[in-house]
Amino acid sequence: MTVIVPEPVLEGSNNSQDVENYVKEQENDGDLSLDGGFVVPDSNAFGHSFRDYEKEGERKATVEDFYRTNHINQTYELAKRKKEEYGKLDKTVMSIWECIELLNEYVDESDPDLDEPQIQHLLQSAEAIRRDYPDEDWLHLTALIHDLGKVLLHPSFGEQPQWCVVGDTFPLGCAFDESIVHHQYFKNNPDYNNPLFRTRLGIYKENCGLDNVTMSWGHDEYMYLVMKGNGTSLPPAAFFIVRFHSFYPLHRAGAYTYLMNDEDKDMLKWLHVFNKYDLYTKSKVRVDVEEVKPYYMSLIKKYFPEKLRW
Ligand SMILES: O[C@H]1[C@H](O)[C@@H](O)[C@H](O)[C@@H](O)[C@H]1O
Ligand SMILES: [Fe+2]
Ligand SMILES: [Fe+2]
Repeated sequence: MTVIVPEPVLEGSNNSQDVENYVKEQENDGDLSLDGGFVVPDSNAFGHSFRDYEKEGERKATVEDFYRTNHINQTYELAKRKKEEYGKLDKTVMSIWECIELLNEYVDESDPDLDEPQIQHLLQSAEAIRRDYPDEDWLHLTALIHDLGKVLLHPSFGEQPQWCVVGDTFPLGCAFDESIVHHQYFKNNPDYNNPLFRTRLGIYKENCGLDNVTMSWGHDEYMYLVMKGNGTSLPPAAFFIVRFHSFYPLHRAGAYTYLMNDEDKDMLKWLHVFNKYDLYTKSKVRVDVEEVKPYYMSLIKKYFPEKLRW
């Protein structure tokens, strides 16, 4: 089967040398075992290309308004504070499946490609990855849980606003790359004019490793903290996927590669695999929850404790 993988978008990155190296590495990385045979559809449920943030349509205004608020409010200080607060995992105790069911009531305002409840997105991506990688059960479960951090929208988490939970993520403490969606709205972010944060590296060192980078706060980092704090037996690649799946400026546009260390570079291939299923399985075709539930319950049992602290 032919796999059509989208070309990385290269315009607007801060350092063209890094981007060139990045592309070379991708081209040399011809590991066929990572090719699951997934065929990328031409258009989304609204008949547009995926991730077209400029296209006029029913979701454009909502999504743009989301990014305006997100870009103004996501500061280095805020991200540090939220990580500290939510890292305590003292808000509630529940199972993975209970959390999945809570997501039934939320639609993601940052998403131009989907207006279905989030539980459908989780099952759509998990079922597709299960078809193409039948033996990698950890990957099926990773897809199922990757967006569970969106539970921050729920009243038991203080009903966090969408700008503080969803959307693409980006590093804080260094310059905002132009490849970030609706980059223009950063002008009103207090960090934008902070001399410490304005440069390519900002407060970071070359190749310091993504683990040392403060990302904008949202569902990725939160779910990573939940996994870490509750002792799952999922492999390191699952942690990396969950933590950085919204970091499109890196995995799609090739920006900020100079913050990665060797371990990150190695892990990046899993993000590329996962991203196809995360993005291109968004559709109006619903998965029957009750039908697939027993399979996923068995995976949850294998990799997670029965109750988790959130
Ligand atoms: O709109 C989407 C959505 O919020 C996803 O869950 C997130 O991972 C993406 O990066 C974002 O663009
Ligand atoms: Fe996500
Ligand atoms: Fe997702």
